[in-house]
Amino acid sequence: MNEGSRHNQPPRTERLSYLDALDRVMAIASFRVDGALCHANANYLRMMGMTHEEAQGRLHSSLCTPALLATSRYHDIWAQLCAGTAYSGVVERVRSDGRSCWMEATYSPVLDAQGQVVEILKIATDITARRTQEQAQKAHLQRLSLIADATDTAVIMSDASSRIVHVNGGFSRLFGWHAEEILGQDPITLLSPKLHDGFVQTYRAQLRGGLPVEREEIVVTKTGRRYWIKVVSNPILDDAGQLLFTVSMLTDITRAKMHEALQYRGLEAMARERPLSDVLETICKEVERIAPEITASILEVDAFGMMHPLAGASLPASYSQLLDGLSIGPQAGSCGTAAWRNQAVFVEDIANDPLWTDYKHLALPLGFRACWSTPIQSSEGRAIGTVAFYYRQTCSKAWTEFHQQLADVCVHLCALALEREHARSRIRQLAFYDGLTGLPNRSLLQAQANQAITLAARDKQALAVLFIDLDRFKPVNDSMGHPAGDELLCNVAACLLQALGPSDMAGRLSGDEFVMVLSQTDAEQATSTIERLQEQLANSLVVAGKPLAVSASIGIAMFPEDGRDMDTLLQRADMAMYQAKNAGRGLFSFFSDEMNRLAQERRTLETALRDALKNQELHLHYQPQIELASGQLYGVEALARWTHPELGPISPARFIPLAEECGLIADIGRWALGEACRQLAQWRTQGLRVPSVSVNLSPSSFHDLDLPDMVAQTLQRNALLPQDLTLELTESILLDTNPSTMKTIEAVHAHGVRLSMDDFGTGYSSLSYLRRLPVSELKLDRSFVADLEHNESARALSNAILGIGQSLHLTVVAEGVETLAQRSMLGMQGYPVAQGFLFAHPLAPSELTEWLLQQGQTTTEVEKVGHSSKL
Ligand SMILES: Nc1nc2c(ncn2[C@@H]2O[C@@H]3COP(=O)(O)O[C@H]4[C@@H](O)[C@H](n5cnc6c(=O)[nH]c(N)nc65)O[C@@H]4COP(=O)(O)O[C@H]3[C@H]2O)c(=O)[nH]1
Repeated sequence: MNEGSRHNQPPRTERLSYLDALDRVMAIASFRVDGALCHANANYLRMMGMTHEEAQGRLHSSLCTPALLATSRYHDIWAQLCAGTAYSGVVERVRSDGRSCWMEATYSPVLDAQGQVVEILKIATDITARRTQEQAQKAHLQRLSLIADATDTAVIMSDASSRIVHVNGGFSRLFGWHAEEILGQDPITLLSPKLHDGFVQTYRAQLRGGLPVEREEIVVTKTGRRYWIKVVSNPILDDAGQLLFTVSMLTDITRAKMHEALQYRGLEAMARERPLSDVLETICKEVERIAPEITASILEVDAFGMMHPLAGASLPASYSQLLDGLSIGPQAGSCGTAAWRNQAVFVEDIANDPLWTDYKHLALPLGFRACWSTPIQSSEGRAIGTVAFYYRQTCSKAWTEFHQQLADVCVHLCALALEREHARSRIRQLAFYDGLTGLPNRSLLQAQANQAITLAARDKQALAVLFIDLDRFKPVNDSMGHPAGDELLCNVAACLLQALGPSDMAGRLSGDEFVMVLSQTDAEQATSTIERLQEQLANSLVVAGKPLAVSASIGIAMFPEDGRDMDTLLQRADMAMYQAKNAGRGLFSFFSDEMNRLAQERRTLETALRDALKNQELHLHYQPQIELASGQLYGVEALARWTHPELGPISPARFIPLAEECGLIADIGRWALGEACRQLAQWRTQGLRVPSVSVNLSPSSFHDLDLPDMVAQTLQRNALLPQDLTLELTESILLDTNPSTMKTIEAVHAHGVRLSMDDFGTGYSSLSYLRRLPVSELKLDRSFVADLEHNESARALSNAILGIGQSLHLTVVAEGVETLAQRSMLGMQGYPVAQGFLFAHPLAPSELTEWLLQQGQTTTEVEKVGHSSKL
């Protein structure tokens, strides 16, 4: 107490001396009944932040909070004090700096001798610090409780006897029960009544041992809804290690768990390369395990909008069969409608829902009352299938979200499995089927045919392999365009498929080559199949909107006579096809030993020809060409000759086509060109007059873009001029579609080398093509010349060909002139040049030199060669 306060002390009384004793520790103040402060000790002044002067006369009400003054309570208490009733309690007062301070105070009325209240004595303890701490703690606890209630994790606190003592708000929200409904119940009996006893025992023993327990389980809520939850239970023990409480936290892991369980099983089945139906069946089973109230099924929707059941073992097979092939549509049950709308369809009442009008008679007898179908979408968003959940009892609302989640996971997995299957079948299709016609390709055909051959061998039955090559496919392709060619091939493929029996097969090897394998078929049956096929090809094909008669050359090899495996049979059917093709169009031929012998011979000859070319065993003979009017030598044609050491001389008619087939013809062309130019140059140096040399080139020689340069270099090397050389082309060049051909021909022509069209009139003879080719010469085929004497139309044709040549300013050379009569007829028709045995056979270079000398065909002109007695 300060000095000033000691001076103002009232006279000592018994009570004041008691107060004095408390002065050191307590805050003490006294107020008059009007509320004015008349005394305050140092503790009080410190607590209120006031000086003695400031305190003096201060009204008690000015020290109270406005909130307190606003109530009647303050005035009531003060009135009671003035009436002589004391008051104790915790009060809040306002310090002079405006802050609140809290005190535990006792207000005691002081009476005078007459028993009148003269003062109110206040003795107080400052509890501001404690109060602030308590308030902070309270706020903290409030926050904690808010957190505990706001979290989605459900918290259950149970006592040592497994009775629920507390649940948080999260629990009520998740499971639907309020605390008061379930306090005292066993949480396991409440949520997981089906949990088996053994597990419950172990679980409780573990907690009693002070160990936390974690588990995942399916629990049921107040409304029957199911959740997959993760439970973490922590024991709270007392100091003696006895279990006091268990705090369990339950988290909803339904979605994650469904993904995990379904995906694990589904993906595992896929990873193990199980068939699609197995993968989908696994998914259905898993769905039914998770939600036993569901009967699951999966349908595929094909490109034509037809449904095909893929899985759903719990549905009766007869029901699934009835669904197979049904169309999706706006009112096609749950699945057909879901696929049609490409959105989930939930029919709660199959019996009365219009979507099921046409199908309820299938589902109701099986006891199904509701059906929920969700479309399975491809990565482009197209409905490629549906997942259906059938219900035998009314579908509870509580299941909805759970089943929705289940359906979501299912459709994703099914989409993956279906798309994977589609990709695999596409890969299979690309690997084993021809992209254009969809027929098996060579590999698949080979594999399937070998199986068929094994069966035929086991059952001792015949089998026929047909090698089919279309006739004149190339001209159709060239003249009508490739799309038409493709259409033709597809139509032919369709014809082949039509001709197949149930155990037969057809495939496309390449281009216009097809194969059929006819099981249990002897030669006679194969013949009638082929005749039917030819008939169909000739009469029923339409290409580019127009009917087109097609024929094919067909070779047949029979199992077991012609071979015991597909390779051999195919090769022999191919040989037989060649035989048929050579015999004409639209024919078929069976493989024979003779054919085989010829094929072997051909192979031997091919090897020998390669060697001959390499070892320079080929030679050129030269046949003179004579100008009919003057008898002068017009030129010579170089003709290849080959004498095989054992087989003797082999005709070019045999080895040239062989060289063409085995890819040697371009080499022969290059060699002939070089050799003919060298020989011409040699004759020239010998003083022999040979105006030019003609060299035969096959169409494939013109595929070589280097040919023009090679020709130019050859001429230069031999000091010859371009007009010294003529290149003979055959009419087949007109069918050549190689893009290099026309370029090469034009470049050769641009060099000044002449081009001659050989065997004119026998082949394609399209005059429009002829106009496009820069030829300078036509050679009338010797078949016309041979018939000249006896056949009027041959005469007319040779006349016409001469006319064509003249009108196009081309020299026309008549080939194969053997008789004087032919010569004179050609002379009369106006043919300028002729070639044939009448004048000279093709001659070896030395023989030609001799012939030239005999004819006087040196640089001095010879007169009248054709009239020479030597002829
Ligand atoms: N009956 C008869 N035949 C006559 C008469 N005058 C000539 N011949 C024959 O007629 C053929 C004319 O040759 P080609 O029409 O170009 O027909 C040639 C030609 O297309 C081809 N050839 C020959 N050598 C070559 C060559 O080096 N390269 C190419 N690509 N083909 C060649 O082989 C075919 C056949 O040649 P060869 O057997 O030498 O047959 C030659 C020749 O010997 C006759 O009065 N009567």
